[in-house]
Amino acid sequence: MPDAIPVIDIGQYGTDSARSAAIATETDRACRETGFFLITGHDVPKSDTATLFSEARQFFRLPTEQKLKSRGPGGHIARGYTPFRGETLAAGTSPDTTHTPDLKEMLDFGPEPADGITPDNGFFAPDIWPEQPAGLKPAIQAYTRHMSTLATTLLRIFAETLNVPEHIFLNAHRRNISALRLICYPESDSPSPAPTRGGAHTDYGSLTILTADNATGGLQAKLRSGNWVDVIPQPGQFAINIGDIMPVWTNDRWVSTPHRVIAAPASDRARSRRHSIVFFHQPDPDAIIAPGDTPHYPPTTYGDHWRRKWLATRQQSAAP
Ligand SMILES: O=C(O)CCC(=O)C(=O)O
Ligand SMILES: [Fe+2]
Repeated sequence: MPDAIPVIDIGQYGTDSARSAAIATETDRACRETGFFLITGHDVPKSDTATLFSEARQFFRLPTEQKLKSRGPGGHIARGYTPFRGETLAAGTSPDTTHTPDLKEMLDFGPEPADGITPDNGFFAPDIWPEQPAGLKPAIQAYTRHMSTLATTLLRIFAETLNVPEHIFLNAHRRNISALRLICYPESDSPSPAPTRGGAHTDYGSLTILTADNATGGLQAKLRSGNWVDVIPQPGQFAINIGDIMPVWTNDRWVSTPHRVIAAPASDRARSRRHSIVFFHQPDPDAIIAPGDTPHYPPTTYGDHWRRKWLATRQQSAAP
């Protein structure tokens, strides 16, 4: 099996059946063999991505006291600012081991309470908008709209690929709790840093759409060979990976691949400040994920699965 992250051009998906079938075949292979792929041919304007990166960089450069004003309520409410070392992603995936907190800070956004939607114990919660930079809120809103559209296209491709009616996937995301996260991994002057700045984990939901700037010390995925391979989206590409829900839904036909963010080499460490923008597409909290006959996993609601992992990542936090 090749140790490479496949690139799939999803342009013109849905326009003719031969083209769509070719995209579906490539997607199935990528989801079976690597659980990660890069896409081109999407409709997300590069300028909206660039604007959001610029706003994110400005936010993370603010003094800590100012960033802390946007801190979220904590517990299981995934909103607002989480300071440096405030999350330990590996603890959500390997709860029995001791892990060190991730060397990152971040801002989380998600669905707000809306008419006709019950709050569901915090899955729908008000966003916390930083006062500065002023352009952050419109940039987040525009980018989130693009991500929702792209995620729906990807779910349609998944349904065609797996030969299941698309309403099975789409209906499970009607009240989705998809989240947008801005992450900053600051540069470091430590002579002996941890080997990773984001611990190995699998994502929780159905699929993740990620872009990052090109600082060294970036994202790696652990492929089935056991090798860790760099995942570097080129400008205009997004990295897509499968979250925990797809192996459940496909009874392990597809893999939720562990990934991590490594430390930069010593020579680059002082200028290794890195930003990523991550959209987690996540089913409705009360969606019951089950593949039908003889499931490999006990039935669970997505909300329960999410909350278990989220709370585990917070328990080993070293944030103030
Ligand atoms: O920042 C990255 O490149 C990866 C982040 C990630 O995997 C996550 O937040 O789940
Ligand atoms: Fe992840």
